[in-house]
Formats: sequence, C-alpha cells, structure tokens
Amino acid sequence: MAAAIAIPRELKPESGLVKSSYDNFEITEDYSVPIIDFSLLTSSNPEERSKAITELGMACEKWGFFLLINHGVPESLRKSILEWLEQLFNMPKEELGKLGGNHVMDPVRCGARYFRNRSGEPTEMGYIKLIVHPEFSCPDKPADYRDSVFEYCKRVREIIAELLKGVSESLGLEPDYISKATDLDSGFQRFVSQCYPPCPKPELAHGITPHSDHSLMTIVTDNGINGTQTVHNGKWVNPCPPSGALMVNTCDQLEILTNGKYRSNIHRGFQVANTKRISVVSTVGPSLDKIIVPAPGLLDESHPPAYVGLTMREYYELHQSGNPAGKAMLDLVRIAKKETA
Ligand SMILES: O=C(O)CCC(=O)C(=O)O
Ligand SMILES: [Fe+2]
Repeated sequence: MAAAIAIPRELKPESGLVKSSYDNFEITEDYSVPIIDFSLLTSSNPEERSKAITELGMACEKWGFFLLINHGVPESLRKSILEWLEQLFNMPKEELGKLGGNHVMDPVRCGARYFRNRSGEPTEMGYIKLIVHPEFSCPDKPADYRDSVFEYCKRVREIIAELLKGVSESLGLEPDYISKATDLDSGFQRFVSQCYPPCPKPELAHGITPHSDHSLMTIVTDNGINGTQTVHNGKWVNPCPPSGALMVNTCDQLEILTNGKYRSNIHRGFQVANTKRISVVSTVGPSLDKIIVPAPGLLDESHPPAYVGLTMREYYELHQSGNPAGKAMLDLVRIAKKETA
C-alpha cells in the first residue's frame, strides 16, 4: 500500500506562480558538461560499451544531466516536430485551449501558462502536454503531423530504454533491472512543448520555476534557441548543445529507484532576448500503476531505504497538481534520516 501524503498548500494549483531560492543563483559560462555518445553505448565492442556505461554512470551521479550525441533521431524528424509546433503555437490561445482538457490525466492539455519575468510580472507562453504512451494521443490540428509525432515519441522511448539499461549496469544491477522494476514496456510517456515569447527587454528575461521532473529520464530539444538551464554546484549552467545533440535529465523516479545515488536534476526553461523559443520535452517514466521503491540490490545497513513508495500515477498527479518548485515533490516521499547518538 502506498503511503497517504498531504499536499502542502503552496503546491496546490491556486497558488499560481512560485518564487524559488534557485532564482538567485548566478548563471555561469564557465563549465564543460558531460557528453555521452549513444553509438558507443550500443556498440558491439565490449570495451567501448563498458567505457560508455562508466561515463553514463558518472554523468548521472555528478550532474544528473548530459548531452547525447549520435542518437540516431533523424534531423528531418526533429524539424518536422518543430514545424508542427510552430503552426500550433501560431493559433490563437483560445483555439489552442479548445484542443484539450484541464485535468492532469487528460491525454491532451494545451493553452497558455505563465512564468515571471525578472521584475516579477507574469509572462504568458503557449504550451501543449500530451500523453503518448501506453496510449498515443495527439490533436489532429494542425493536420498531417500525427505520424511524425508518433515516430519521434517512439524513437525517444527507445533511446531512454537503452540509456536505462546502461544506468542499471552502471549500478551493478542486471541490465533489465530498471525496465522490469518499472514495467517500462507499458511506461508512462509524455510529450510537452512550451513556446516562450521573445523578451523585448533582455535584462528582464526569465524562465519557468526551477524544478525536477517526475519521470525516470527526460529528453529535451528546441528550435535551435537554447535556453534549458541546469543547476550544477550552486550555479545555473546553460549547456548550449551542439547542433542535433539532445539534452537528457535524470528525474525523480530514478532518484527513488537508485535510493538517491543518481539524483534528479534541477532545471528551468529560460526565455531568450528578442527571439521566440520552442522547447520539446519528452518524459519517460514507470507504468502508472507500478509502485516505485529503492532497488533492494542498492540497500544495506548503511544504506537504508530513503524514500517511501508511491505509484507513478500518485506521484504524477501530485507533481502536476501544483507548481513544485525545486524538489518539493520528492521531499514529500523522502524518509527523514535517523539521528545517530
Ligand atoms: O522549456 C524548457 O526548456 C524546459 C521545460 C521543462 O523543464 C519541462 O517541461 O519539464
Ligand atoms: Fe522539466
């Protein structure tokens, strides 16, 4: 039985926009982010593969984030998705809103949402959130892109399944441990996109509330205008992926499953001065009815379970029912450490 959890008031929908202490972190240009070569992770050369798995484990442990190259998603497919989104976000917001519902489990949700600019004023942006697996949902407007969206989502799901195989191995678990423990074949996948308006006053540019994602892993790409920033060592890093590279974040369900060894990363989507920015975010998580708990193989006397189990559905509904700043949602399932005498 999953534990009953009270939702703190500040996470309820009526609370609206959330300010966060992460907003005060400075943005640094001085960094070198981990890059994982997907072709090495799937290489038939055991040495190459083993090295790539070690690098993957390091990236998950030290950053909770990496750039993925040679992933095999055709550029034409990515472009087609962005073309569709461009048309979708050109629709009047009221029309966009009519394409979907309002409940967190509605398969299509879209319309306008808000973030704060630097002076604290709400700024409107377009968004769409689709549930794309195990059932695939996608509006038919604008027409003719459904097959591309389906294909992109399938490719992303396959990449994440392969990455999670490597993650299992990097932890010394069986390659299919995470896939089995999460019932990944029926995993809960979403396709999310946001359209940030250009910011006419660069000094006021800002972004959505810093947060961690609810799933196992998230893959992010954009219309070539980079703006997904990630927290590392108390600073904001803007990784600026090389052309075609995908950004990968580790998420809350992976933190729970690894008992905190691979922690979910805090990130935010940022507005860019004078240019419209469209981000494309794909989250892949456990099957909705699976209760996710720390892997027994990673527990011992000095590493007791650090999180209580919830089903993915419970966790997702809690995560989406408010505006969870930072890791507020994960904090709800964290077990307080026992005081030692
Ligand atoms: O829009 C972005 O750049 C990131 C969005 C994001 O983090 C999310 O949708 O979970
Ligand atoms: Fe996110």
